[in-house]
Amino acid sequence: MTVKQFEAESKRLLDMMIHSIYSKREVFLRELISNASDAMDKMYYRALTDDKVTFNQSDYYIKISTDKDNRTLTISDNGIGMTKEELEQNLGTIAKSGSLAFKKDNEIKDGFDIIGQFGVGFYAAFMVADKVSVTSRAVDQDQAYHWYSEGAEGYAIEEATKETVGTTITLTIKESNEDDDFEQFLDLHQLQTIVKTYSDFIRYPIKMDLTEEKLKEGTEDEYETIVEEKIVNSMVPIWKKNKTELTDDDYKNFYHEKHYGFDNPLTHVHVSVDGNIRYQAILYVPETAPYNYYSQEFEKGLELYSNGVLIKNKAPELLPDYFSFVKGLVDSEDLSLNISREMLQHDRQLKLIEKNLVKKIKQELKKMLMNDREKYETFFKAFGRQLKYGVYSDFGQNKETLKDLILFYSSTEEKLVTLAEYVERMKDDQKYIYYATGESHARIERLPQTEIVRDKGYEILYFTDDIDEFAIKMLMNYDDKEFKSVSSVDLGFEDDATDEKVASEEDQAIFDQMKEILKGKVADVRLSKRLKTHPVCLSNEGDISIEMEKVLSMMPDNQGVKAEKVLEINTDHDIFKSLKHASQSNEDMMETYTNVLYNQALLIEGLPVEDPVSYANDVWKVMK
Ligand SMILES: Nc1ncnc2c1ncn2[C@@H]1O[C@H](COP(=O)(O)OP(=O)(O)OP(=O)(O)O)[C@@H](O)[C@H]1O
Repeated sequence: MTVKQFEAESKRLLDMMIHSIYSKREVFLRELISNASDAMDKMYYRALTDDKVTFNQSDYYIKISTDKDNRTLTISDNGIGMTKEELEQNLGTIAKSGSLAFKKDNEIKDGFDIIGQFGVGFYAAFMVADKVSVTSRAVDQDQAYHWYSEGAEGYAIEEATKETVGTTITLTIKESNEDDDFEQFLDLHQLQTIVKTYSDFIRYPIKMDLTEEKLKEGTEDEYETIVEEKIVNSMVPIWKKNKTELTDDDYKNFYHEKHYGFDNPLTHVHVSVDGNIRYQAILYVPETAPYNYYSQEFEKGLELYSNGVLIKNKAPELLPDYFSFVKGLVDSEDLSLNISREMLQHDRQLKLIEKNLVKKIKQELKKMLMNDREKYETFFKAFGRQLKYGVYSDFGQNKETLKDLILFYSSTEEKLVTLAEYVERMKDDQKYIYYATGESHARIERLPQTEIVRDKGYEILYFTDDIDEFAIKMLMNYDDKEFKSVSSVDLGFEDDATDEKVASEEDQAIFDQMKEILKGKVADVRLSKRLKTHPVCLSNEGDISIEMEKVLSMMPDNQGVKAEKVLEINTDHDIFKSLKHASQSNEDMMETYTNVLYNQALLIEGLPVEDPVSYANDVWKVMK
C-alpha cells in the first residue's frame, strides 16, 4: 500500500487538532457521530432527486462497538458512504468539508440540517487514537475502499470489501499513561455517557450492545449476563416538540434527567423563535438555590446546542447575572460556530437571544407574581437577593426591568409586598416610601426611629438584606415617590406639628456640651422630633446610612466610610431630667451619662460599642 503524505498545511493543522483545538478529548465522538448523521441526511437528499434511492428514516442508525483486546472502538453508519475520490478529498485534505460543499450544492433549507462545515472534525479522532481506519462504500457503488492513517505521516487508500453501503470507522485507542486515561473510550458505559452528553438528540438511533445482569427466568435469585442491543440516545429533543404535546410532568422529568437540580422547578418557559435567528429554548426557574449560589464558585449559564448537538455545557452569555438562577438550554441552527464548535465566531447572535430570553423570563416571573403569590414568594426567598443585586449593579442599568419583581416585608401587611402595592396604599398626606433597616423583622420592629412613622399610620418596608438599601438608593424612586429611611434626620412629614418643636436655649447648651464630649463620634446632638417612649436614638445625615456603614465596613477594601451620625435626645423623657441635673452640677457624671446614652444608641442600631469595658464601667458607675 502506498502511503500518501498529507499536504504541509494539513500536517500542521492535524497537529493543532490533536493538541489545541478542542478543550476536551471526548468530543471526538461527537464529531464522528455528527459525520455519520450527516451521511444519513445526505441519503435523504439523494432520495429527493434520485428515483433509484428510497429513504426510510427508520432504516438508518449508527452503531458503536468496542473490542478491548484489540483496543478498538468502531463507529459505523449506513449513510451515503464515500467513493475512493471522496475518501481522498474529504479525509486526505484537512479542512475540506464534503458536507459544506454538499450543503451548497443542494441548497439545504429544511429540517435535515447537515452539521459539518469546517472539514476538521474527523481528525479529532487522533486525539484518542494512534490509528484510524475508514472502510466506506458509497451509494451506487459495488466497490468499497479502505482509508488508513497513523496520523501526521500520511494516509493510504486501498480496495476493500464491504457488504453494505455506508461507512465504518475503527479507531485504535491510545495506551493510557500517568496523565491520560484512554480506557474510558473502550468502555461502552462511559461511551454511552459521552453520547448522552453531546449527541443525545441526533435524529438517528445510536445503538450499542450493552451487557446487563438480569434475573434468570423461572428463578428467584439466579442472575445471568445478557447482551442486548440498545438505543442510547433520545433522538427527538423535547424542545423540538410542540408545546401542546407536552405535559408539566414531561418538563419536570426533563429537568431531572438533565440534572438541572434536585428540586422541582417552580415554572418553565418553552420558547420557539423563527425570526432573524432561529432557536428553541427551555428555561426553568428552580425552587431552591444551589448551595454555592451566592458565592464566587457558582457558574451561571444555559446549555447551548447547535442543531441538537451540544456545543457548550454552560454558555454564560445567555443569561444576565440577575437571572443567573435560570436553568435550561438553547438550541439554534443559525449559530456561526468556530472550528472547535466550543465558541461562536461572534457573540452578536447570543446577545440577541439573551435579550429575548430576558423578556421571556421577566414575563414568566410577573405572571407568577400575579397568579400564584405563594409560589412567587418561594422563588423570591431563594433568589430575591439576586434580583435586588441586579437593581444595584451595572450602575442601575437594569433597574427598570427589575423594580416590579422585588418584594419587601411590610410593617402594616406583615408579609412581602411589591413597591406598586405600597404606593397604592400610601396615605394622602404621605410623600415618601418609608423603610427601616436592621438584622431581622423583630429587631426593626423595636427600633425607636419607627415609632413616629408608625404613629402617622404610614407603612414601613423592612430591609433585612445587606443589598436592600444600596438597591433602593440606585432605584431612587418608584412611581415618582422617593424612598426615605426612618432614621434620616428629616422625615419629610407634611404639615407636621413636631416640626415646630425647637430646643430651648438651656437644652441647646446641654446638647452642645454633649457634642463636645462626643467629638469625632457624632456630627451633632439634637432634640428629637421623632422619639416618643425611648430616650435616645441615632439618625443620619447625608447619603451614607448607618446600615450602609455596617455593610461597607465588612468589605475587604473598605475605606473607613462612615455615616454622619446625629444623636437625638428625647427631652420629654425622664432620663433627660437626670442629664439636665448632671450638666449643672457634676461634670464627671455628665460625661458618663453622655457616653452611656451614646453607646446605647449604638447598640440599638446594632453597631458595636467602641470600648465595651469603659461602657460597662460607666453603667456600674450610674448604678452605684
Ligand atoms: N461517516 C461518514 N460518511 C460519509 N462521509 C463522511 C463521513 N465522515 C466524514 N465524511 C466526509 O468527510 C468530510 C470531512 O469530515 P470532517 O468531520 O473532517 O469535517 P465536516 O464534518 O465536513 O466539518 P466539521 O469540521 O464542521 O465537522 C465530511 O464533510 C464528509 O464529506
